Amino acid sequence: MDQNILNVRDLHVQVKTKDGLSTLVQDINFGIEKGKVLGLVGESGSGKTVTSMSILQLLDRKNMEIEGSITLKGRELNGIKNKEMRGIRGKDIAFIMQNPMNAFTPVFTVGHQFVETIRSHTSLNKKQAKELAIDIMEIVNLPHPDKLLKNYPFQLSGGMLQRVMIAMAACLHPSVIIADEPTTALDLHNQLLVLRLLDKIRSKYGTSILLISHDLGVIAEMADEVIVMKHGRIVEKANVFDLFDHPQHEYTKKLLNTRPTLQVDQQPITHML
Ligand SMILES: Nc1ncnc2c1ncn2[C@@H]1O[C@H](COP(=O)(O)OP(=O)(O)OP(=O)(O)O)[C@@H](O)[C@H]1O
Repeated sequence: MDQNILNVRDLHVQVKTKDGLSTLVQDINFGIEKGKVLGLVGESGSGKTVTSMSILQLLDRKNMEIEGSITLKGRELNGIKNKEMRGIRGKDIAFIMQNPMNAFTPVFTVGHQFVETIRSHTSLNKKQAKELAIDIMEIVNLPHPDKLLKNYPFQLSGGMLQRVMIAMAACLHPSVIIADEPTTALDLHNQLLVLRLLDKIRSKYGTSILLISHDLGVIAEMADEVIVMKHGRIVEKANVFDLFDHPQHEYTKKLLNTRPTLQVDQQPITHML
């Protein structure tokens, strides 16, 4: 357990309703080791987002009760003050969402937002922050970073914007990236680019990744370990090979019967980067 960068223990989230508390997720236990990818799968409404929002401490505490322990490098996050969590989010735990457009404000250039994100977590000045932004974009093979940064979000394709967002997430070398359906809104070509990018960040910086996806093709390609959720509980937890070769739970077997949408071995990815 000590090798884990992130640990979730006995997470139980309930929402307040007029009839009392209603459970959204319970008995959630898992950990992620440094540089590993943990896949989180399950049908819609199974509790994947509630779990990731709990880790990020983004659930509405007024209407939710969040019990259990969430530790990042040994530090308890559950119940931490908002101000402290703001210092951790984006820097030590980064979040990549499904629709990159939502992560950017339309009225500022991508570069402005990239630089401000860096500056909010570091003491770098504008010029240094821009240099760091360009460095990371070059490392992750984004073309013409200088030009890219001058664009407004709407001027970039969804795939390009997602890759910029991942570069932003990676530039402060977070210990953990939570990627919630990062490829769902993208075409196949961009899905592959985004997955390769995440993998590059994982291997280069030793970032641990919690990868939420309903797409088992994505999970098969990326994950080391997989958690399967159903109705707010973990029904199966296994090494990715075991899960695909010997699924134990009936629900997992059912999930596996839905065909993976991603056939990466047919695509020479190196040609795309
Ligand atoms: N703020 C909330 N208030 C009440 N119920 C909620 C709230 N957020 C989520 N839920 C409920 O919690 C359950 C788990 O939702 P969650 O969004 O975590 O599922 P998911 O597995 O991420 O689904 P999807 O794949 O569709 O995103 C669902 O029944 C959902 O309706």
